[in-house]
Order: sequence, then structure tokens, then C-alpha cells
Amino acid sequence: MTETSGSGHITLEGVGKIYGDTRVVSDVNVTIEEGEFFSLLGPSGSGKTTTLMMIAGFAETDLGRITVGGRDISSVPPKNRGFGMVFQNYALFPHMSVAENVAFPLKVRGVSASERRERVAWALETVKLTDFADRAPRRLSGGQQQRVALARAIVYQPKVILMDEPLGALDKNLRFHMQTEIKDIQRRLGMTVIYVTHDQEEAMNLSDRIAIMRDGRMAQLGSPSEVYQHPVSAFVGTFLGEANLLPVTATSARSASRGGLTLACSESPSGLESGQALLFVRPEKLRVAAMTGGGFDNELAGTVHRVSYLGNIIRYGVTIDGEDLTADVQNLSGEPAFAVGASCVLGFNAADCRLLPVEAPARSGFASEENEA
Ligand SMILES: Nc1ncnc2c1ncn2[C@@H]1O[C@H](COP(=O)(O)OP(=O)(O)OP(=O)(O)O)[C@@H](O)[C@H]1O
Repeated sequence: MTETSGSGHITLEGVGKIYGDTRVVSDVNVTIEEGEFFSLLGPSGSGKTTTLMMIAGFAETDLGRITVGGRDISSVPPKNRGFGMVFQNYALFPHMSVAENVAFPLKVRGVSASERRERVAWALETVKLTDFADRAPRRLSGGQQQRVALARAIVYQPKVILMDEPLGALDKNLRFHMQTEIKDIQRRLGMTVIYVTHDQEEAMNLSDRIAIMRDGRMAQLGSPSEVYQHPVSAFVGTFLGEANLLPVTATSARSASRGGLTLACSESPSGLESGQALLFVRPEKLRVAAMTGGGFDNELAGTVHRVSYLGNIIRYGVTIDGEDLTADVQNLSGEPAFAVGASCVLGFNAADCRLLPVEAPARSGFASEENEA
């Protein structure tokens, strides 16, 4: 029963989209491997959905080309591309039962009734909804409806599934639960998944690789740990989580100065060797100590101006020579070790910080919606 068609290997070469006289997607180059979980992550309007729609075939590829298994698919209509699809508004047919909804793509493809029954049973079992086969969609929870949509997408065992914010309508706990299920199904079936989200945690949890989109371009492409630990820009660094960006003067690719102190860092991604720069370091990489001599490559003296008790961590706001930095400390003792007004030293190692070019940091969740034409 496991008829599969096509290839899960997808290449985008110089792909772009033009609406009117605006280029909303430019120069997207990536090869997505068979069996890979690949996410397009970025703020609203960054071109994620448009890129996915070009892959799906619902939007024409105006620039460049998309190939599947080496074959240019520009003239292949969406229904013949053989991709499963799951979108945020899952659009189940209300007048059909769960089983009938899942059977629909098979019916359209002319699969016989007996084979349909077998495949629907398999798909419902895969999403753990066997007992709900005869229910009407309106009598299901949001998460169950989303699982029906997933079953409908996997029922004909496509090699590739395209998902656009499929968990957008669900609450946080259910989202996390569904992420685990989607990842599990993807691994078991060895499917290629191309997944659109604006939620960085979701992208990091699910993906083998993430393309971070900004203004229609790929700002960075890499594994979750690569993009989180080694962002190439302040935009990527701040979009993926909390980040300190301390203004410094670069003195080489691996060092900077500030207030007479020399700071050691790992190699700058852009070959920045002199002039104004930002020293990027994540809050959890900073240690808060009472005095210097902690054995760190860099130590900065400052004053605690804020203590936030967040449960699992204690978040300190520390003023260093007029700049406010954030340090997250694991809450091992149960009580903050420093109070507001206390003097302290922030220690961090060269391997945990890097120099980035000066740019306006992204507004959280919403970068510039203007596009370069
Ligand atoms: N049919 C269209 N005509 C003109 N402009 C469009 C069209 N569809 C999208 N755009 C523009 O293209 C840009 C990218 O939109 P897209 O929907 O791809 O972004 P997105 O990253 O998916 O955003 P969101 O997270 O809000 O869905 C936006 O500036 C949008 O206004």
C-alpha cells in the first residue's frame, strides 16, 4: 500500500518573486535534502509563505528555478507536484466524517475503496485518532482537527509535506505536544518537511536546518545551534532569542576594545577587523560574580540595576559603563545572590562572544516590513 512518488530532494536556485514593482522574495538558494526537516523562520512579511507557495506551485516562480530530484517543476501544476500540505486554517470538510476527510485525497486520485479503507486506517492510527473515525470535525478539539489535517496530508504517503504555521491556532501546551507528534511522524516516515513559522522556539525544536528570512532574503541558513550560537548579524541574533549587543571598537577579527579594556572574542563572521562593532553574547553565557579573577577571558565590572526572579532562572540587569546587559543565571540556590545596587563582575569567554556589524536591532517579532525593490 505504500506507493510513493517523486523525490524528497528539492533545490531552490536564485528563486525570487515580484509583485507589481516590488521584489518580495529575492535570491533564495538552498538544497533541501531528502528526509530533512527544513524551516523558513522570520518576522511577518519576510517572504516565508510566498517562498512556500512557489514550492507548492500556487505562486509562480518569477526568478530562478525550483527542481525536485533534479527536475525543473515550474510547469508542473500544484496537484501534480505530489506534495502533502497542511496550513493553519486546516479547512476540513464539515459535512464529512474524520475518515471521509482523510480519504478525500485518495478518492480524488481514484484509489479503490478497499485500499482507501486500509490507508485511512493507517493514517488515523499514525496520528492516534483511530477512535474518532466517524466523528464530525466540529466535534473535535483544535489539536484533534489539526491531526486530521495531518492525516489527510500523509495518507497518500507523499515524500514531501509543506506546512504553513500549522500550529498557529493552538495554545502553547498543545503546540508543544503537536510539535513532538509532527517530528515523530516525520522521522518514522522519512518525509521531507518544509515548515513555515514565525516562532523561533518551534523552528529550533523541530528543524534540522533553519533559513532565517528578512525582507524576502535568507539572512542566514544553518542548524538550530549554528544560527543560535553563531548569528551573522544582530538581526538574526536578536530574532532567535535574548541577546546582548555591546558597542565596542573592533581591533582585529578576534578582539575589541571598550573603555580601555581589551575583549577577546571568536572570529567575526563578516571579516570585521576594525572600527565600530557590536559584541554579541547571549545572557546565559554571562557569569555574575562578586569579584574579578573568575578565570574568564573577559571580565567587565558593573552594577546590578534589576533582578527578575523567573523561577528556573534569575535574570540580572547589569549596567556596564552606561550600557545595560542581561545575564541569566540558573536558579540553583533558590534565592538571588545579588541585589539591586550591588557591584558585580560579568565574566564570559571568547568562544561565547563574537563581533557583529553595527545595525539597527530587529524589533522583536517584527522587522522592517519595507522591501528592497
Ligand atoms: N498577492 C500578493 N500581492 C502583493 N504583495 C504580496 C502578495 N502576497 C504577499 N505579498 C507581500 O509579500 C511580502 C511577503 O509576504 P509573505 O506572506 O510571504 O510573508 P510571511 O513572511 O509569510 O508573513 P506572515 O508571517 O505575516 O505570513 C509582504 O510584504 C506581502 O505584503
